[in-house]
Amino acid sequence: MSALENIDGLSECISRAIQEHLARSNLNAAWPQLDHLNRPVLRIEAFLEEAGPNNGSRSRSERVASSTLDLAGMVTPAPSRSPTVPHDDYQMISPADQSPSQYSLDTDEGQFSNDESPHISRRRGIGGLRMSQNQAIREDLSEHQRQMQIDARNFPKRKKIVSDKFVFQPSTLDKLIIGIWEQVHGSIDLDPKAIFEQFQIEPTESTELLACHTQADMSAREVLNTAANVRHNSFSQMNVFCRKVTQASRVCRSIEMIVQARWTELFEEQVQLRVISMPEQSATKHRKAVFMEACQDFGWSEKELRNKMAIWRGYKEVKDAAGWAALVFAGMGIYRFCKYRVGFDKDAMRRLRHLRKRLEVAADTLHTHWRQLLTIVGESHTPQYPGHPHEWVIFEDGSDPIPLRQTYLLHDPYFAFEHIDESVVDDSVWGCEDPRWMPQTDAVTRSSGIFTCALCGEQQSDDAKVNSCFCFPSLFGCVKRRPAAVQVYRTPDGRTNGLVALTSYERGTAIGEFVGLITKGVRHLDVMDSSTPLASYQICQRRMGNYTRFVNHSCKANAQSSTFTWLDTQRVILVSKGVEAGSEITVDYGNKYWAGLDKACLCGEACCRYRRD
Ligand SMILES: C[S@@+](CC[C@H](N)C(=O)[O-])C[C@H]1O[C@@H](n2cnc3c(N)ncnc32)[C@H](O)[C@@H]1O
Repeated sequence: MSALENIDGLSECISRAIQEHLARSNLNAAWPQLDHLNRPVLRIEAFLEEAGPNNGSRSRSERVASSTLDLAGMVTPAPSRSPTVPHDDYQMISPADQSPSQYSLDTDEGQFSNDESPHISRRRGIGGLRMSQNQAIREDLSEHQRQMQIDARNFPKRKKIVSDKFVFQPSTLDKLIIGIWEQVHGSIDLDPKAIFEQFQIEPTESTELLACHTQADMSAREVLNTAANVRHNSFSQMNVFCRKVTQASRVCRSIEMIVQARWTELFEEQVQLRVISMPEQSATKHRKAVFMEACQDFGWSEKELRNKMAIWRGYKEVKDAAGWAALVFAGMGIYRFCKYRVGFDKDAMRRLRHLRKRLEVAADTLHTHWRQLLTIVGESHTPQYPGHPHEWVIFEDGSDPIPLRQTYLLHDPYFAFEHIDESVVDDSVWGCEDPRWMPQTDAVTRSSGIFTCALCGEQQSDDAKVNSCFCFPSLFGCVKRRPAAVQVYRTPDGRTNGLVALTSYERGTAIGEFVGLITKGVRHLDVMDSSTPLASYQICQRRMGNYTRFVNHSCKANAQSSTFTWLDTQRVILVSKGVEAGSEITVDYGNKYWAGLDKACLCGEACCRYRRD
């Protein structure tokens, strides 16, 4: 009869199963404490109790099974404590059946049987499990119940868990939640006073107030109009407020990183000072002392400061390579870069060093006040590169940028160039006409004064609330044109200057508008020819224009010029065919440009059509 059929045999079942399990385990490694016990026993007890979440008090029934296994013979090597015994000496005492029984566990069947199975000898060979010759220990059921024991051993030693198994990393959400808990329990003081004192939303007329004085003497239409105005006013006020706060927080973030990078420098300086003044102590000791002083001043634990310092050290390294501008304009990306340090190697630092001057040109010319932030760490606030962003020619190897004029003086001692955002019509040629005028073909829309886009059919307007044409939103519509992410660079192959993209431009997006002097009749000089059904004209960028003037030709160009009509005026725009960040922006000047020209194309492409070998 199977022992499971008889509840009285439960203790035996449990004990047997555990014995079998222990036989396959390396007990000495799992429980090193066994070495300190003269006669180790394993007490096994089973209770019946209520399951479920509400059973906080864990009300138990009486014990339903209990047994004790003598481990003395199971520990290997322990020949003196547990001599090898024949397999039929397996013994245990259960409270229910205290007479010795002879069982073996049939692992294949998962059942107990009392036959002399060959499994026994095999198990003995594998696990080294040795049952004690000692007589079974009688179990007292009342013993040890509800008696808590203090663990008198030492504190657990820190140990890295090395696992060769694949372990799932906590998800980003988990990290986020843990981060929030850490912040909530951290020492950051989020007192809103600082920001509230600086920025206040103007109180607007509340809708209730509005309701009061409208009920009496306003028509429904007037009420609606006023309510809409109030709502719109508060929305536009909120836009301004939100923008201001976002900007302020961005400035604070930049200051934070500048200060943390400088703090890291001062930390190292402080360690060096101590080393010089007390050379008898090791540098490690001095470092620890400075570190502990900082911990105390910050009110942070060693771990907290160490983690932060690792990131701040990254900020300092980025600053050392790419300059302060890199820190100030980095945004949140730099935190991840410095925390995880993926690709944070020599090559990255070399690339950053090459960017240093280029970043300063962009920062000085586009954000004239940015260096004032540096005064906080005692740096000068004098701009190095004043003027227009494209007044400076940069070098890809990180050399000092030079003024644009300087790059042309050899060929043209009278070189002058005016940077303009909108084309200027040459009135000596066109009078008060604009040859780019493209009247709409539809007489109805023409007479209604509505401008309809020939590409998308939507209404065009410079008013954000009216405009629905978003064909080239970075150039036309509601937005103020932002400075294009491009720089004028010195080409290494004799084409003088060129235009390099700082970010990528997706295929089909506009990089800029060709602006310059709208004229005609220019010959033997570089001009852009264009025409409408009514007139032919030229855009001449010789003395005035924008960055599109520096776009070189390539027989495998990554951009092209196209026409687009905005508010009945034709524009020539530079459209990306897929421009990668860091690549030179080129267009194909076309056969007409190169025909009869005593010049060789230097584009270097395998498919070059005008190389003139
Ligand atoms: C519109 S400009 C482009 C900017 C010019 N590289 C500069 O530094 O002022 C056109 C002039 O650039 C030069 N250029 C442009 N692409 C060229 C190419 N693929 N090969 C040789 N010269 C080129 C020619 O001198 C041409 O007259």
